Amino acid sequence: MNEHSNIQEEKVLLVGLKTPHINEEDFLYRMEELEALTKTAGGVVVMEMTQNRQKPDSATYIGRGKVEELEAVIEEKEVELVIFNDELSPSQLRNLSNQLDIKIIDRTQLILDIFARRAQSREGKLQVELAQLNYLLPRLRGQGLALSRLGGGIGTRGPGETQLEVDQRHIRSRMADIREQLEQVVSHRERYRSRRKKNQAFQIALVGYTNAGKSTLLHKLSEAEVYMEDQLFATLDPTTKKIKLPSGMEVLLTDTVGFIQQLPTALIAAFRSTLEEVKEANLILHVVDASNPDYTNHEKTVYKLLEDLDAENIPILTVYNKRDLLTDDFFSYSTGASTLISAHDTSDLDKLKKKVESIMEENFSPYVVHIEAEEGKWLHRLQKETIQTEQQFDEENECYIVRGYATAESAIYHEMQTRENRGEVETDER
Ligand SMILES: Nc1nc2c(ncn2[C@@H]2O[C@H](COP(=O)(O)OP(=O)(O)OP(=O)(O)O)[C@@H](O)[C@H]2O)c(=O)[nH]1
Ligand SMILES: [Mg+2]
Repeated sequence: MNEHSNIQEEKVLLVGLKTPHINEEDFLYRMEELEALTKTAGGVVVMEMTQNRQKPDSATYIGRGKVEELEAVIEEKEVELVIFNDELSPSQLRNLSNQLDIKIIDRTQLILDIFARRAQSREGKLQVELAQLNYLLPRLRGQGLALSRLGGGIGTRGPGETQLEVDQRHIRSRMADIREQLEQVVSHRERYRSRRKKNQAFQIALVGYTNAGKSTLLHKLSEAEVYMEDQLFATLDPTTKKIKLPSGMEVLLTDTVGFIQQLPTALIAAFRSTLEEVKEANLILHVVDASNPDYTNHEKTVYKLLEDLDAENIPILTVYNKRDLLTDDFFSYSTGASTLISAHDTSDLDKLKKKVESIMEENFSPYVVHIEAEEGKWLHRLQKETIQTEQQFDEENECYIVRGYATAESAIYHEMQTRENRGEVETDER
């Protein structure tokens, strides 16, 4: 699926405002990120303009003089779209649009637009539309941003296309409608989730900054079809696949939407529900693009969001990815378990699976089970539902002796305990 082929290659000018409360390094980083986001949306950045100011101008965000300078540059460079590296107030957006007579969007709208293109599930689509309408509602008034201007190109996709003449009342009723549908989708997902929980499958969640390589890893580890591209936000909806670890144990691996700094608040709320999956995980794989110069910032952003989700107590393995792109030696500052891999390297993927299993083992309890030769089904289940480390056939007693590790939370562990009472199993809490 390629939704980008039909995007116009608009010439974009990026505008950033540097105020004293943000340091130089962070500011440059945000501008770089805005550039990456713009490319993701299909735009071509022809120029960047920045202004130093005590605080944003309440009417035009940048100073009046700068607006005039902008006007000249737009003409000279034949700019088709201006993107501001911040969220503009409705009146700032209106004033700037009137004065510059060109399409203007802000960082929030750019991200919303990318999300709209990427959303694939019904829930993802509904959530993005809700966030878009929420953004649009206070910006409808006046000539500045008539819905009819949302014709094509960046910042214009989604609900605007089909609702050219909608008024606020129409939008509000659509929002109520979406909320109702979302409730249904969410309750459906919760039923599905509780069913999965009942099955007691071990769940691993891939989390990380956008473009870190989560979907690639899910794909490579499960050899299944997942949508991915070298662009930001390739995934908006969690996708779960079953994967087999070296011991033969089967676990569920879930992909999640990539994190980003300064995610618009409206979107944090909207996407929280998809990230809620992370809370259900028994293990988190935090994927980091080790080749990105800003990877430590990315790590921090992810940790902060995990904290917000109350997920910081789940065991984490930090997976430094894209080893193949590193030119220097790599040093990680991570204090917990970590591994350096390339998702494109098969032996690295094996290494990762082993590492995952070793971390699981640390949190599991060892067991020894004696199984009658005719109990093939039970044997098979131990293979798939635990980390089996040894299997011998005891000729004398005509039974199998199986050793391994199982999590105390699993159904199979409970069953073992029942059998332990009958003298067939020895489990041993560490
Ligand atoms: N060179 C190299 N590229 C990689 C590696 N892993 C992933 N990539 C590339 O990085 C890009 C982003 O990968 P994705 O798997 O889509 O990243 P993601 O973390 O799912 O991104 P979001 O869904 O936006 O959060 C793709 O072009 C991948 O081919 C790697 O180990 N080495
Ligand atoms: Mg992805």
